[in-house]
Amino acid sequence: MVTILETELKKGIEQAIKKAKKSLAPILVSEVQKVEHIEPLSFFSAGKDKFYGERFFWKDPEEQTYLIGLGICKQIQNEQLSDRFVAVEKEWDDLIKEAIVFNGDGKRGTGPLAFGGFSFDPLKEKTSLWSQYSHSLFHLPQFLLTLVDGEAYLTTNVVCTQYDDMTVWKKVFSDRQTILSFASSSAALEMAQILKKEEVVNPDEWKDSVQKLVADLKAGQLKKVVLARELRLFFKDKVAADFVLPRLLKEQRASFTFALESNGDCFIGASPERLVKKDNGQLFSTCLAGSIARGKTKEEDEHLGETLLSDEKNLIEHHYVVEMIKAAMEKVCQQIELPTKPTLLKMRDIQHLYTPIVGEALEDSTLLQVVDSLHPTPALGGLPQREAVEKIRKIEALDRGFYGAPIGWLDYQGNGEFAVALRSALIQGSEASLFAGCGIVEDSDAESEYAETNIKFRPMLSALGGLENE
Ligand SMILES: C=C(O[C@@H]1C=C(C(=O)O)C=C[C@H]1O)C(=O)O
Ligand SMILES: [Mg+2]
Repeated sequence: MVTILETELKKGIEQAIKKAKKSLAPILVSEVQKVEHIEPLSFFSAGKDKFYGERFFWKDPEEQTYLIGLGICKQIQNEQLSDRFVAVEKEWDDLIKEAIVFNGDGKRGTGPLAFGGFSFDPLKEKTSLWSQYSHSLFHLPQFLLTLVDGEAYLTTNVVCTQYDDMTVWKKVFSDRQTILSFASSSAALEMAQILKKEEVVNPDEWKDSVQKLVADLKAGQLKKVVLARELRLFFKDKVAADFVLPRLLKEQRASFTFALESNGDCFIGASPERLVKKDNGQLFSTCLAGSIARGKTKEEDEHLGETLLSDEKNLIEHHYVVEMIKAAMEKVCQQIELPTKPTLLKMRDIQHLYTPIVGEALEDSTLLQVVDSLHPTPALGGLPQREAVEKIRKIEALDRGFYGAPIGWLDYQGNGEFAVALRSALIQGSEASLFAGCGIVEDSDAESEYAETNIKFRPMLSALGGLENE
């Protein structure tokens, strides 16, 4: 059992209430404590009853950073059609500016931290599918477990207003004790859901739209457009992220694993694609596009890899992404580094062409500004960017919601990381929608692109128990 002996939180809450009475604005208090190791999944599931619908989970591919949030201390959300990245950053900065923070070690990913994401395209009409998610949605958790550099930290956040008194402290203290005792007793849960039915949503229409798009690409200015589709699953009972996360973590180790609950729904996935990471002055981004299946034997796998590395159509698909990310990174960096040729990134179900980009950030470029300048890259949008997004808005039947968009975190020191929310699903009670798309270029063939999306469904399908009989 993890016990916390000394706590400055009480003092912080007293100060914050005083400050709030003076300024008439809410004041955040954040206390970080180094704790003994806590299993990330145990912590997540410790909030299953008390904080259901108010949890998030994040793990990076290097398995260096785990972030698990329980409870919503403060929500930053908006339905803005433009300037939404700036708006979130401003609201976050305003909260942080006045915050009272106790954080001895000051490790990245500890202390005040907002986790969340954005919709792919706020100008696309929202359907009931995504009614539980605002176009921009971030949570500052009440309790945050951070595993970083092999150490565990627990952050407790409280927002105090002028109307609060010290009962706030009593409540937070007792909630924290409860969570810590649950976290040390709850074991990771095994999958329990039974899949009843899979519905491929409008497959023929999707193939038709690919064919028509190819004709447009041949005739016009557009070079690449990413088209996505949906697979709807029906289960016997309600599905909880608690059952899905253990499978994702085991099966998709080289991915970002994420889950974001909102109003009863849960957006969850295991993405291989980094949009951007900011670590002090350094920026990291990834160009990922061009795909082929994994082989059944080592020889077949290597052969497929070699085929991908020299395939004209996939190299073009990839090149468009490099071209755009390189240009965007050059604008926010003093200098950038990138290899001249892509290599292979091999995931459990698929292999991709991969080009990492690293840069020295310009002093005044913030994480969300960089997200703004990158999203959507041609890995999910297309080229030219604006025209491609307009095309998707017009011809794609799917409401992408958070699929294909930035998901991740930012802390109070300007660090953070965003993945592109791929290989993902939206869980809604006993149903789930899975999403997958493909980069369509002049040389695309509708049947092969369709097959490629089927491979991209596999990570989530497997984690949800849909590949059990293969
Ligand atoms: C659109 C997806 O993936 C993207 C498209 C790829 C492609 O078309 O080759 C490869 C990686 C991703 O950038 C998806 O997984 O849904
Ligand atoms: Mg492709």
